Amino acid sequence: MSCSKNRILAINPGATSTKIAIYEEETLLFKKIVEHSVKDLKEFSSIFGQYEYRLNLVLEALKEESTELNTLTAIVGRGGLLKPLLGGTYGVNEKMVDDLKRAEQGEHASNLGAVMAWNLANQLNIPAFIVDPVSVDEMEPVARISGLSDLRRISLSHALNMKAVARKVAKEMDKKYEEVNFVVAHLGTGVSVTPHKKGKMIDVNNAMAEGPFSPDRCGGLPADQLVKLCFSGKYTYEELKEKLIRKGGLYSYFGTMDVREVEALAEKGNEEANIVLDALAYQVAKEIGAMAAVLMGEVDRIILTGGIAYSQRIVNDIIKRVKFIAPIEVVAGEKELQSLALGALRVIRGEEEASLYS
Ligand SMILES: Nc1ncnc2c1ncn2[C@@H]1O[C@H](COP(=O)(O)OP(=O)(O)O)[C@@H](O)[C@H]1O
Ligand SMILES: CCCC(=O)OP(=O)(O)O
Repeated sequence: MSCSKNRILAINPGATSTKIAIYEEETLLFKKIVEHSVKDLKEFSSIFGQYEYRLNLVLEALKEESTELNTLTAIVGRGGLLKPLLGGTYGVNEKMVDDLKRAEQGEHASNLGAVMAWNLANQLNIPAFIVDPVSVDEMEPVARISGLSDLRRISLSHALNMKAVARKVAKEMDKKYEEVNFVVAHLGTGVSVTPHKKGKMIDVNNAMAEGPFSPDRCGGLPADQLVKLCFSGKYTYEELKEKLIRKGGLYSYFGTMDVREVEALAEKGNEEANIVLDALAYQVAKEIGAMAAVLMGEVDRIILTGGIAYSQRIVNDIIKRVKFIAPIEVVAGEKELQSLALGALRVIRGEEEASLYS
């Protein structure tokens, strides 16, 4: 069956959920968020091990909605840990799928987005895209220097949502994204804090390795103690990596990645929960201050976004520390599915050319 209007399936695999939506042009027809508990994902030793499990959930959700796949014009997935790329829409190709399967740049749930889109789109003979992948890299040369000649800083972030909310806030100011300077903090399962200078993310704490801790990640750690831990014989390489990335942050203190559960503990008088939540807000505020310095204090807005931006406690704690810098906008949650669909639509309509991943 053919459909005269463009219909886009957007797939966003995140650390704790798989989100899908169908858009007919700009209109949302259907959206479903499948949450994955730590227990659900425990049996999989790698992100790619989760492929069939997550794909079946996507297909079941589409079936429940009686979606006829042959009415789709294109499929767009969240781009994963690819090579460093400029922002924009990319056509998925075999090279991209191979790089993601080999987890060349590391493991993250978003690595599944392009592969799901590619496999489904091939069956339907329609194009597959990704938009603003987590490896968008617009850092200035000075931001790449780590302080150790063996290592260089890299850009891994929630680029898709941060650019989408930055565009939204700029529009509300009657400006273009390319005309303003923002510090955007995405507070999700991972945390990214980024200075956006006239439409480019010129620095970022690598959300897999630096900056504030997050619900499941440790962020920057005292390097000397970490080196000792690595050589203590206590953990294998794989165990330690998991400890830093999937079992770090709030999880390492409380065995949960859910901020609401930690808030409930704090409300019951748990002292550790109180101080760790305070520390989360404190570290985010500190990173916002650092990124304001990157912009030499010329900050038009600070934007707080992501799931944790629903937390009044954390948002208020951050605001009290950074309100001296610039006015603050809170855009809680994320606009990733919509941004994916719009990115695909721009290419299908010929408003933008899809970039080639090579
Ligand atoms: N109403 C809320 N109050 C506090 N924290 C919340 C709320 N809703 C979601 N969160 C937290 O947001 C985090 C997930 O954010 P989200 O942006 O959905 O993550 P992801 O990066 O996985 O897409 C979780 O730690 C969750 O507990
Ligand atoms: C790799 C950056 C993106 C990220 O951390 O996403 P989640 O918060 O969904 O894990």
